[in-house]
Amino acid sequence: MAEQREMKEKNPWHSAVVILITVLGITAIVALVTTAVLQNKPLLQKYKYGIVLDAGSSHTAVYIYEWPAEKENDTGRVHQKHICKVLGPGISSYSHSPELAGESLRTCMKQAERFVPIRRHRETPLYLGATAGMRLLSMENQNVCDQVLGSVEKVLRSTPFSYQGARIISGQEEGAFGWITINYLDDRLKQGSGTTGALDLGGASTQITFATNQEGMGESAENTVTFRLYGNDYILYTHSFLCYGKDQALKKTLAQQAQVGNSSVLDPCFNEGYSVDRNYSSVYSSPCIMAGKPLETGYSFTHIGKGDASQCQQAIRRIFTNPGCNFSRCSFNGVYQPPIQGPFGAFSAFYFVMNFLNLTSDSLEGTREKMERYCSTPWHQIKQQHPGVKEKYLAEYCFSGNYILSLLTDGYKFTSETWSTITFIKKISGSDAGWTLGYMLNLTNMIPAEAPDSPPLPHAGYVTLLLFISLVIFVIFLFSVKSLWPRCTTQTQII
Ligand SMILES: O=c1[nH]cnc2c1ncn2[C@@H]1O[C@H](COP(=O)(O)OP(=O)(O)O)[C@@H](O)[C@H]1O
Ligand SMILES: [Ca+2]
Repeated sequence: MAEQREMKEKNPWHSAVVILITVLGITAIVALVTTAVLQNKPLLQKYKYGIVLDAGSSHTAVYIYEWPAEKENDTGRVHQKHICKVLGPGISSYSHSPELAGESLRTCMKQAERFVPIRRHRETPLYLGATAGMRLLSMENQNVCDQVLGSVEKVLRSTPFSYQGARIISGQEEGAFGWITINYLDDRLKQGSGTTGALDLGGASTQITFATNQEGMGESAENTVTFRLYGNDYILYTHSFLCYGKDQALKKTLAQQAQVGNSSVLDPCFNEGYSVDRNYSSVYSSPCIMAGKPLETGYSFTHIGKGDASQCQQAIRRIFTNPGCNFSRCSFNGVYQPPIQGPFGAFSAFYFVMNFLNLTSDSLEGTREKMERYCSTPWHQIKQQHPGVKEKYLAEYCFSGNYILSLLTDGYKFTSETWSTITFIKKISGSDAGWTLGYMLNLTNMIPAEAPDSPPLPHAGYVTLLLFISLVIFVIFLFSVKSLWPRCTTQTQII
């Protein structure tokens, strides 16, 4: 031993060579890992954009979406960069001056020009989809409806973006694309596991959509939509109830309580102390209200609140008709609906109303109790408690909350047990829940039918593995040098 140590001390090469090998080894490992990291690092992130206008019955919103240019086909990659709410009512309200419908969009479109980088303007697709308000206008007056669409088209064509069309989307599309949006944002589509059903409440229509494995889906072709996404097949049940959005449902409920000629209507769906003069024509001015429509509606009446939630629900129940069910099972109005399969995400007005009423996490019984309490609160007190809230919304929350309760339980047949499968949501990962994102993903072919190939390891995993293997090789190398060295030096000594 002592002899060997002496030999090492005598040999000036020994420590210098080991140090050199160690330095070279570490340098080689650092160089290898750095090269691996740099080589695999995504190039400077480039983004692409898409714009969708949601022309709803009550208002229009402009959504700007953004995604990394190289990752178009990955789930969860597209996100909402900006939303601009158009001032004024929905485009269907411009039937008396259609040219103003297009003009109303200009401010938001100018804003969009600032949010999308100039060099991307020309390649950014721009879509407008109109929903139930325009469906109703087309039923009332096709000519005016075309003029409104022509007016928005003219303004959208004048923007620097790549205009792809303005059209009325069908109720099935509205439901199915809402479903795609929430499942895409949840990153559920690629996993192929369970999905979330979509409940959308608008002003003029409401949609229910969920994946079902029911054999009986063949019962109603108009309620069936199939998709193949990322290699998984989905059979969706979807239905859009025109005239059952919360604004039209309110008109229906009021019309059903009003008797033309009467000077007042005592309404259990409005808080006590609420009193507003209305014209009968404002109640009947909708193709949704057919029955009982009088020839002469030029009378006015005083709309008086009575604040009684259970009476309000009775009144609401009467707007759901039960003409008999020609299928194995129905929701309401004779519409086919297979057994509901949760979980569900409820958005748009479902969220606005339930969030305001602080009812996003209560049981069905708790919700009923809170509704009783809210409706029986006097109107002046409600106004005092919520000074910043738009008075129209505030006055309608008693009706809206009860309508949601009734629609979900009497209509869609949610029970105390299944109520808890509903989550009231506004956004998922920063993007609004709604049909617009699904619509754009579909039209830009951003959700492939088959799952794209991906490298077996993620980038971080690849670099870690590389580092680990290099270290192992280096340590083995050091050990072998260490164990060989004495023999070499001894041989040198012998020679
Ligand atoms: O803050 C809010 N509180 C209550 N309701 C709201 C709020 N913001 C929007 N809403 C309501 O949400 C609904 C949105 O409907 P939309 O305009 O999308 O109609 P559509 O989908 O039937 O065409 C309208 O009834 C509107 O009044
Ligand atoms: Ca809507």
